[in-house]
Amino acid sequence: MKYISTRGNVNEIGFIDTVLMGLATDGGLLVPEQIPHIPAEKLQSMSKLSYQELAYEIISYYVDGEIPENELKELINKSYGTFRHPEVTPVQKIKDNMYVLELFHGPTFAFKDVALQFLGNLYSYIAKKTGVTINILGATSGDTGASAIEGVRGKEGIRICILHPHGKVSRVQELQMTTVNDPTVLNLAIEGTFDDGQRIIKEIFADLEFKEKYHLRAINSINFARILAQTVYYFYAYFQVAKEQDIKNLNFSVPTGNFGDIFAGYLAKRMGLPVGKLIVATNENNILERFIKDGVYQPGEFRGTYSPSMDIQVASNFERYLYYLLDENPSAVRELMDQFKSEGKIVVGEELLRQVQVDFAAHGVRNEECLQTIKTYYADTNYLLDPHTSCGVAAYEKSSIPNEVCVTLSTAHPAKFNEAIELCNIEQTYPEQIQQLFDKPQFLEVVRADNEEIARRLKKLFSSAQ
Ligand SMILES: Cc1ncc(COP(=O)(O)O)c(C=O)c1O
Ligand SMILES: N[C@@H](CCOP(=O)(O)O)C(=O)O
Repeated sequence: MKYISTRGNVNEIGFIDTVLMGLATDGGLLVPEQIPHIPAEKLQSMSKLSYQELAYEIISYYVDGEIPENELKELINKSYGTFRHPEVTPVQKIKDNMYVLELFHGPTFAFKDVALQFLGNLYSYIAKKTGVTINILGATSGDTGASAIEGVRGKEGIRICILHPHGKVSRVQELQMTTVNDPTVLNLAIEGTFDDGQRIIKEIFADLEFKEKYHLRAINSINFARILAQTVYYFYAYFQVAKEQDIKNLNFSVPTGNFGDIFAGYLAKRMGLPVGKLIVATNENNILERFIKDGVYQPGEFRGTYSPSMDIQVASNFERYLYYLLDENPSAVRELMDQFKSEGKIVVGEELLRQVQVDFAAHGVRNEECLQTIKTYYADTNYLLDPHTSCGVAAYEKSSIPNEVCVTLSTAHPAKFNEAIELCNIEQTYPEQIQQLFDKPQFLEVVRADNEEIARRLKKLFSSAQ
């Protein structure tokens, strides 16, 4: 299996080089040259596997022998051994035709752990095997940061710097990231939004001399390994629901911000999983909803919402989807991305828009609708949704398929977002792992959203001895 850039200017590379490169050196995103197709009989045989066994099967298509079988299995088992649920990502039936896929049983109570426990172990494995230095630079709207730190902390030869938008993450998210007292971990709270952080890290990665000199690696979903590990749970959910009821195609509603999680579902579909509609559930930052409805991709005004992790305007993985929408034509992608840079928007014609609407449905959930959905589900089913999952459920309810079977991805535990839960007049008890954070000192530096300022701090962190 070889990997190429969506913009076409990177020579084919293998899996491990793809993980290490993160953002493609031509500014694009790395994708497999050819998506493997899993035949129906093989899918049938996969349906009885445990989560770990299934992860091994799916991930091996992409690793393609670069990691020996026993070592890859060990990596996977170690990554999911930290989850609190034996099924790793269990599926719960909430009501007729409606399931949630609980992705929050990992160490930091968000879906990011599914991929970042794996990526943390993978980086550690690569560092040991090849001796390369792993200096991680990432941006977060709240969940990726904590999960990435948890995935790599204490691992020899790895240092990490995370940018988060100061004052725009939940209290628990901030504590999870900033109570880690470790000289290899640097939390920078930037005066700006997540989009500022994501833009800065992409610009720093684009300085190839700096990237190489300081061995910068990515943990955001620009790294293909993130998408790959997230693909597994779509398969797992399909097989669990198929055990309960007869389904042909299964729909998924996905709380969406950076378009990584839903792109993993799109990839699963292209691999042969019988996926029906993929519902893009956004909050009031609804650039993706507008694109799917009108074919215009143009950032709007930033809104602070009850689902802060999805307060994102420019969705990183949108470029990966564009690549497939444009028939895997890198020059067409380059042209549109250049247009986005110069004009601030991308517009697709009617024919492409029809294809987009075959692949996706979309709904942008208003703040009040998000809270109301939490209240209604709690009252009717006694199930407490976190505000991101609530957007997913609300989008499913609004979609044209309320009578078809749908799985909503439950991307976080409600304890991470008590600000919203309190507004619903619901009292919750924090899990012990979260409760104990409130007594710890915090370690963070507030900085301007400025490339040079951040590069200066990176140099200091990444030049220090471990
Ligand atoms: C809790 C939660 N839900 C949903 C999302 C959106 O996922 P994605 O950015 O992959 O679209 C995020 C952040 O990415 C998140 O942290
Ligand atoms: N919601 C994310 C934003 C970053 O997304 P990623 O999937 O690209 O890491 C977060 O919680 O940080």
